[in-house]
Amino acid sequence: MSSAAYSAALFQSSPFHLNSGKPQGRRRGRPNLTLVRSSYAAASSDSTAPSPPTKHRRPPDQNIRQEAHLLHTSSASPDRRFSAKYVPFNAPPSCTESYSLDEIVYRSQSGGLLDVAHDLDALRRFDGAYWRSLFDSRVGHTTWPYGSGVWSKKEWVLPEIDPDDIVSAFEGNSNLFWAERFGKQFLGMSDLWVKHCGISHTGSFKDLGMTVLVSQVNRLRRLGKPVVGVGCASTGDTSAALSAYCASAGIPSIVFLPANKISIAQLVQPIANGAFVLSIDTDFDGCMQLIREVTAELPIYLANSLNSLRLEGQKTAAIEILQQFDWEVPDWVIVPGGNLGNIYAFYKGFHMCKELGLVDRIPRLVCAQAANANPLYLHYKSGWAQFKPVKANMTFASAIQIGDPVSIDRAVYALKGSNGIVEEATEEELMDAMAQADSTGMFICPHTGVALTALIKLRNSGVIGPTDRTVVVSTAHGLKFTQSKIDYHSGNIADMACRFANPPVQVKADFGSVMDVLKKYLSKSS
Ligand SMILES: Cc1ncc(COP(=O)(O)O)c(C=O)c1O
Ligand SMILES: N[C@@H](CCOP(=O)(O)O)C(=O)O
Repeated sequence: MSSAAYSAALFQSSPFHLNSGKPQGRRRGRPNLTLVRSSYAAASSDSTAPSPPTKHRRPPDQNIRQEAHLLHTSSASPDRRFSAKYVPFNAPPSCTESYSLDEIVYRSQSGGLLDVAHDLDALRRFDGAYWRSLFDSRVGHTTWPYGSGVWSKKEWVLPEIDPDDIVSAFEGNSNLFWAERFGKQFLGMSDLWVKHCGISHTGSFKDLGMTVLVSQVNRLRRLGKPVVGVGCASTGDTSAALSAYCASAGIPSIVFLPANKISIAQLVQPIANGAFVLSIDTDFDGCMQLIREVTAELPIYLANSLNSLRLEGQKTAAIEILQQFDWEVPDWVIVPGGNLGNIYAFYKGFHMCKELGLVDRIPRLVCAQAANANPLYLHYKSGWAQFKPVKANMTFASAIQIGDPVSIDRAVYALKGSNGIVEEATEEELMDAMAQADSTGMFICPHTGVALTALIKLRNSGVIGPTDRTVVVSTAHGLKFTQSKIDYHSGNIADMACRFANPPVQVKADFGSVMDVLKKYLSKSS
């Protein structure tokens, strides 16, 4: 095939050539994967569509970025029709303050939070069925950058970025696990799901936001902006994601970690990825304060979720949940909360889908906090009276040991806008919930244990009904938090019954001893 013919075939295989498609049927139960249409399947319903270019081999002088370049430099590329900018968060319609995404700005003139505002009028020129079909068509392909669950929604994330600038590990598209046994056995629920955002490149949902932030930094550096590195304060997951994406792009990363307050698995991640790691004798809130001061002085770009770019990536997890249910809206989504960017990201993703006609409602959101670090919970219980930060105490859910969350205003907005609820979990509750979930085949982190505790409480009080479709967001991989599981299963935690502990049995290395313990075990379980 000549290079021109090859380019033409590539361009014709672009999802932008699809029909807008019809809404999928509304069903309950397991999502029907056969209904997740590939671009080729969708294109085949169009009699003018070219035959699928599945047989070609990439010419040796091209890679998937270069292919994307061919697609996107075409004048027909629709990305040019869409745009986004920073605006003050929750500003009145009369407010005219705004900033280009190519500016380095984290706060509004009044010191408030920023938000990324998309040109919704431009996006609205395409109906909900078009967007559903377009997003569905990109699942399961390696077309750069759409193989990523984040960048498969590029027009809604960073519409103007050149695909060449994107730094992606094809994050997202995470498993939506039907928690059949956990739901039935412990809660009498049939339609319970766990969105495994932690089964990801660096083992947490932070990858979704970091691919966007580091891609934009890559662009800023190419534009000659003064960014010598990217920095964050972290309880372990933001630093892991930042260092991995920066290492992939060859950008220096600097991470501030509270000394002795994160797991070993998390500590080793930025070390391995070549970040400049500062272990600081304070807590996360102290590190956050320091990184804000440092990034105001030095040309280090701030990567925490105070930076609203991050939330553009994280919001795609909400869109993905709808997509995985064939655009049927669940009744509840439960998210563990710490610095509180993610609960707003979920709200924003759901809300955009409603605004742009992909769905007709949004789920009720629940934010779950550890009782040892519960400023949002206390604020909610006070009827949203004056917000007071707290001193966050040690918790097994160490990634949410945060007392002064930067996104408190965003979280309150999301919860009010979704008729939401805030719940809390004691250490014993969250560890029991984690162990129970693990005993049904999951291997979750303690933060997911916090979210499951919220579910258990709301189910027991009847707020969540037995047939309500409910999604619990699992935010990190359990393998990052093995020490907490070892402590629990050894029954080694002060003042905790560890009711579901399953310690290994020490047995002598002879047939008789092994038979004795096996017979005892089998007689108990029969
Ligand atoms: C594993 C895990 N779960 C939940 C959270 C809470 O997310 P957010 O800070 O956006 O509330 C974090 C980070 O804070 C985290 O690392
Ligand atoms: N859990 C987070 C805390 C920082 O949150 P961020 O979303 O503001 O970066 C972490 O892993 O560091």
